[in-house]
Amino acid sequence: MYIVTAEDMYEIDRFAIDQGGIDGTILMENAGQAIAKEMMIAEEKSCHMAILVGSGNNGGDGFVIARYLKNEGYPVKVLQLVPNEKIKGDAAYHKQLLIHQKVPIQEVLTTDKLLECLVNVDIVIDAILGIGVTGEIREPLRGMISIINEQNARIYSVDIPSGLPANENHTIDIAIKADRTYIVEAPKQSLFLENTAPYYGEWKVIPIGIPIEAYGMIPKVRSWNLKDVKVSFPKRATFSHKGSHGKGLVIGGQELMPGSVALSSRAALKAGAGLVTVATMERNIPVIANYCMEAMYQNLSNFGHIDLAGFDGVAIGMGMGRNRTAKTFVEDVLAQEDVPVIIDADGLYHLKELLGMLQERRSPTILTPHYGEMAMLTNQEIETIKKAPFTMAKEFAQEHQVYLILKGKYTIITAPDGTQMVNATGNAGLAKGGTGDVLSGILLAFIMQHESVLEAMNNACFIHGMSADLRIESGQNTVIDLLASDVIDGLTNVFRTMS
Ligand SMILES: NC(=O)C1=CN([C@@H]2O[C@H](COP(=O)(O)OP(=O)(O)OC[C@H]3O[C@@H](n4cnc5c(N)ncnc54)[C@H](O)[C@@H]3O)[C@@H](O)[C@H]2O)[C@@H](O)CC1
Ligand SMILES: Nc1ncnc2c1ncn2[C@@H]1O[C@H](COP(=O)(O)OP(=O)(O)O)[C@@H](O)[C@H]1O
Ligand SMILES: [K+]
Repeated sequence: MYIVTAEDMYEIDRFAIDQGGIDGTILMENAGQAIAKEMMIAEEKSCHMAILVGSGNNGGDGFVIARYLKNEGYPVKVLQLVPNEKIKGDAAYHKQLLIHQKVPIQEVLTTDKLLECLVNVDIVIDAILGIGVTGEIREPLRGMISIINEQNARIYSVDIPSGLPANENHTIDIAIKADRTYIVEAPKQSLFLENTAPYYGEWKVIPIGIPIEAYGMIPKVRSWNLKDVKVSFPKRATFSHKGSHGKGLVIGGQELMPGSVALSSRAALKAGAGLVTVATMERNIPVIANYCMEAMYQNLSNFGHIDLAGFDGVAIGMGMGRNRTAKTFVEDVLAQEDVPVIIDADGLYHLKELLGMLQERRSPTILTPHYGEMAMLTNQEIETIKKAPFTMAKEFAQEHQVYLILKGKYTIITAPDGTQMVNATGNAGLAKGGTGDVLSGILLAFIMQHESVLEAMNNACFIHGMSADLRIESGQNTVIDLLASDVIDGLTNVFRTMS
C-alpha cells in the first residue's frame, strides 16, 4: 500500500487516464460503486442517508454512491452544496446519470437550509471536498462543515474528511470529523499525523483499478505489511550454528538504568541473535545477568575504548546516561567504521555533537529517535516534527546518510536514499518505558541476519508492534498493563506465524 501526497495522487490518476486509457468517469464509477457497497454492508436499509456533494470530483464520487444506494432501495437524499453551474466534467456526467434515474438533487446553498435538510438524517455521506482543497475553507462551506460536525448523525467521509489537507505541513482550518473514511485508492499523508489522523475516524482503503505501473511515477512511500515480512524474513538454516546468527554487542545501562540493556539484550536473543555481549557498568552485571543469563558481559566501568572487532552489529545508548564520558563511547563506536551501529536513547543525545561523523561511516548507521529525540537532533520544536514527519525524516536521513526510524503510533522508516516505509503495527500499550529498548534489541538481531538493512528495520518495527498487538488480542495483556518484557515474551507467537 502506497502513501501519497495530493500531487502524487493526481499524477497517478493522470497516468491511469493517459497511459492506461481508463476514462476518469470509470475511475469515479469504481470509487463510488465500491464505497456504496461498503455502505450497504455497514448499514441497514432503514437508515436515512444524506449525501452531501461539493463542486469537484469528490462530489462526483458522491453522485455515484447515491445512484448505487438508491438502486438498492436505501432512502437517500442528495444535497448539492454548490450551485448547478459549478458541477463540471466527470462529476457532471455522473450527476446526469443520477438525473436519468429520477433521483432528486436538492441545491442547498445556505447553512439554514442545510440544517432543515439534516433533520431525521441518520447518516451523512461527506463528498463535499476531496484532495483538491486549497487555502482557508470559504463560506458557506465553512459554516456548513461546522453544522455537520454538530449533528448526531454518523458521518462517513469519501476519500478524506472534507476540509482536511491531504499533505503534511499544512495547518488545519476546519474539517469534517468523520466516524469512518473510505479512502480512495491510496492513503494520504495526513492519515499518519497525530493532529490530522483523528479526523478520519476508522478508515478503509478502496482500490479503484489504477494500474500498478502508475506508482512508478511517484516517490516511494509504502506501508510494510505481514506479507512483506513473510517474504523477507530470513529462514533459519538447519545446519546453522550460533556464529551464523550474528554476534551482537549492546552498550549502555548506567548505574540507575540497568533494565534498559537487560531488555535490549534479551530482546536481541529472543529475536534470534546467535551471541550477545552486554557492555555495561560492573555493578549492574549481576542484576542484568539475572534477567538475561544467555548473554556475555564486558565491564564498562572504566570508560574508554571498546574494540568492536569480531562483532557483526552494535546497539548503543540505552540507559547510557548523559555524562561526558558516555559520549566518548559513542564517538569511539562511530569511529570504528566497519560495524553496523544502532544508536538509541541517550546515545542520540550524545550524537547531537557528533553528527559530522555520520557521513564518513562505511557501515550502516541506524538511528531510532522518538519525536522528542528527533526534535533535539534537528533543533526543532516537537510540534514542527509532528506536522511534517515525512519531510523532516527524509531530509535528515539524506543529509547525514543514515537509516532513520522515527518512532510513534505510526513509525516512519527512512533509508539514506530517501525511500520511506510506514509501520502501523503496535498499540498504546507500547507507550511505556522500555519498549524502545526492546525495539533496539530486535533491530540488532535483525540487522545481523538480513541482507538488506531497510528490510531488517521494517521487519523489526513490524514484529515489535505485532508482538504487542497479539498480546492484547489474545487477552494476555491489556493496553494498560502491557510491559516491555511482555513484548519480548510475545515474540514467540509472532515467529509462529512466520513459517
Ligand atoms: N480521476 C480522478 O481524479 C479521481 C478523483 N476522485 C475524487 O476526486 C477528488 C479530487 O477531486 P478534485 O481535484 O476535483 O478536488 P475536490 O473534490 O476536493 O474539489 C476541489 C474544488 O473544491 C473547491 N474548493 C477548494 N478549496 C476550497 C476551499 N478552501 N473552500 C471552499 N471550496 C474549496 C473548489 O471549487 C475546487 O475546485 C478526490 O478526493 C477523490 O474523491 C475519484 O473520483 C477517483 C478518480
Ligand atoms: N501509542 C502508540 N501506538 C503504537 N506504538 C507506540 C505507541 N507509543 C509508543 N509506541 C512504540 O513504542 C516504542 C517506544 O519507544 P521509546 O519512546 O524509545 O521508549 P523507551 O525509550 O522508553 O524504551 C516505539 O517503537 C514506538 O513506535
Ligand atoms: K470528503
